[in-house]
Amino acid sequence: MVTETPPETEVLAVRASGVHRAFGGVLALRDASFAARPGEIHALAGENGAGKSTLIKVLCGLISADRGTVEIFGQQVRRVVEPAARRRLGVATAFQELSLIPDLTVAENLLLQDPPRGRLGLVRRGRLAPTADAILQRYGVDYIDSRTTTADLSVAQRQIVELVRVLAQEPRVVILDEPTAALPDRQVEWLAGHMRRLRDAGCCVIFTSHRWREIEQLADRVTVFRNGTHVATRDEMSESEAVTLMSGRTLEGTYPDVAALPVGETVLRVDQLAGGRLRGVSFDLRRGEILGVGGLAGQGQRELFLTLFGARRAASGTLSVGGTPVTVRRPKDAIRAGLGIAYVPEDRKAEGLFLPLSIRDNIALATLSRRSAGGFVRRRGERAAVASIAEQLRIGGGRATSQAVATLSGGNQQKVVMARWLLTDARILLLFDVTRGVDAATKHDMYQLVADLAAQGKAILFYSSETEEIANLCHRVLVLREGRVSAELAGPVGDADRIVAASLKEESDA
Ligand SMILES: Nc1ncnc2c1ncn2[C@@H]1O[C@H](COP(=O)(O)OP(=O)(O)OP(=O)(O)O)[C@@H](O)[C@H]1O
Repeated sequence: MVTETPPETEVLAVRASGVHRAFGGVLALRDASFAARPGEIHALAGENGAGKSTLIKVLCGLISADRGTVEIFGQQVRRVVEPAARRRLGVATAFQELSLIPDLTVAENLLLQDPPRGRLGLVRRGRLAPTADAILQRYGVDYIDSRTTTADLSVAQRQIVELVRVLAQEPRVVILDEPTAALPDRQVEWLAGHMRRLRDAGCCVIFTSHRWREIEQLADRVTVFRNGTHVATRDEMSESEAVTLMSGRTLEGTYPDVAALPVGETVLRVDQLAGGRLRGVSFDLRRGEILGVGGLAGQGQRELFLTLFGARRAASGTLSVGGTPVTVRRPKDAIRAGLGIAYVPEDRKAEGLFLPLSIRDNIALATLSRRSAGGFVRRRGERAAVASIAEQLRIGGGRATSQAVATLSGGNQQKVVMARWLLTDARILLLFDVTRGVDAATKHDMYQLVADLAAQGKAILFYSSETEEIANLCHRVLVLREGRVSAELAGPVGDADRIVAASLKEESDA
């Protein structure tokens, strides 16, 4: 059923119409409309740069619209609204860039806007931690100590605190921008439970995600945006329909035919690698092979990639590349040995990118030393290579690569991280969660790109927080459990549940 324009009489939690919003020369929203009801979970879907985050910021009054109207339960949001006024409106928002202040404690961040006060209205500092503890307990996250300095939490824990801060306001409208991007599966379930509870209590819950599975499982209705404008709102939508609506393209077969790609001789041999969570990992990676690393979250996958790349020290174990033993103590050693890593940091906004620099300079960073001739960077060759990879990954929808990375949407910034390492001439590519936060059509392009790189003879080690990708894009899958390889599955595995089942099996049965 298509419900493009809600009847004027319907009580709506959120109604936006004719909204325009430009940033410099970029029109982020053009004549955009959106409506959501009380008592529903409403997903906002769209490609990277479609305008979702901008719409969210306009809806909650963080930025103003250049034109158009926004109403929350019939009340107009006219311009930028102070946090306290936003609370009075009944809107609470968790943004993609976390809004917590790193130097404050968890308790201070949770209660910043509404600290416990005594009879004279003075803040009772002594009550901060106990009040925050009670809130954390109410949301089932008593494993986080409210006295901890926020900077000392992991990115996932910070995201959980941010979400608790939003949920605890008990708003009428909750808006969550990519809330699951930094969360492990277990916490995704935790969040889903709270979203449903709020919905059942009559709250309007709006969220964005690039994972269709989540949208399918959680959302009562979906709105698709494309190029800053509303395309459709429906209560039933298939994934392929959604992709077509989002991208304007029809994608054929999600995954390339990996089984048809030939695999050659061993290029990388890893023997008894240990250190941190790793407790003796051994495997061979072959030329032209895409080797998946699966397993439950936190079994040492991240450490494995970082150790291979020299960003973490191994306590013991050996590596050889092309039959020659190599010592990798720093990333420089790894690059020299022919290993390149496309690693998407947990907090992509804080690590890995130089926001004020151009797209081109950020992509060219990893190749800079290689391209320098007599101290000069060979700009012309670099420009052509960068332009080609930027086009292949459709970075910024064809925007000039001279623009600052800061002006790109979150997903497009992530593509810059990936492009950087694809440009190096590494024989071995370590791809760690490269599709996180990336839209469906671009994911599709990335799968093809990974298959093309394998066909060119690169050896690829592949990890993704979406197990389905490991199941479908890999020749073989290593299952990591407690820092060891506990099973090996021949691929393409096809069904992600088989990897999950192998991850849960006792080592003796595997
Ligand atoms: N502060 C800014 N300066 C310049 N351009 C901006 C700014 N914020 C957003 N834009 C541009 O506005 C457009 C919409 O961006 P927005 O962040 O709303 O997209 P999105 O749909 O949330 O994308 P993603 O899924 O990647 O997070 C993009 O082209 C983006 O580059």
